[in-house]
Amino acid sequence: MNQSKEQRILNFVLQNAVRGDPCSVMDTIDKYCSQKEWAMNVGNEKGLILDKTVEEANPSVALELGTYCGYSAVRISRLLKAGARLLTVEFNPEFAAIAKQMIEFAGVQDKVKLLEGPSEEIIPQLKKKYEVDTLDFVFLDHWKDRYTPDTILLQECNLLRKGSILLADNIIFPGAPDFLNYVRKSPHFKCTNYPSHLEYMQVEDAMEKAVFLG
Ligand SMILES: Cc1cc(-c2n[nH]c(CCNC(=O)c3cc(-c4ccc(F)cc4)cc(O)c3O)n2)ccn1
Ligand SMILES: [Mg+2]
Repeated sequence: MNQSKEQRILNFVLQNAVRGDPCSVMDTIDKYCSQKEWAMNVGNEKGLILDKTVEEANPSVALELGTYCGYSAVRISRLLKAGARLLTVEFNPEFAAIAKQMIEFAGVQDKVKLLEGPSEEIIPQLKKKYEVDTLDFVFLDHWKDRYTPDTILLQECNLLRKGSILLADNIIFPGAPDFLNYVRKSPHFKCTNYPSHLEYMQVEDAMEKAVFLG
């Protein structure tokens, strides 16, 4: 059975990156995906915007929707303070299996909890099943048509507090126009746009930060 692209990315990391070194894992994934096979990791250019936003939030509890191979889970968790944790949600079991190995190789497994399933099922479980009070930071990087319903669901489940920071990837490409409309029109969010480019490409993209005002 021939390998998946995600398996090839993981193998390249296992053979070329330094175990326990998150930056080495990120750099190795970026090298492979810019030189050999494109993949939907947030990448280094948008990754720097992600870094700055995580540092601004300095979260105790962070949520990521859309784990994929674990690139941004490694990227986010390397910046977390002692005792802080990242919950990351992946829908596709193959991707989740790859991400689990990627997270462990990077040595951040103690900070990351990988949850398998659709966001609309997992979000309502966060308080009771995963002992979350409120979320300090949310990275939206999953199905683009789920950004808006899941932002509404997070509010309905009382998972946001005054100052919770949401950061959404792919605002331009593939695009999340309804999400942009929703947060920019809502009196409950203060929005900031960060122009950038689609990972590993010269295609325009952007990230949107939306701070929950309560
Ligand atoms: C419903 C639910 C879903 C999930 C979930 N888990 N994993 C994902 C991945 C979603 N990500 C993307 O689709 C994505 C696509 C592109 C892209 C694609 C093709 C192009 F030509 C150009 C760009 C670029 C990106 O940066 C992306 O992030 N969703 C997890 C939980 N619940
Ligand atoms: Mg993305």
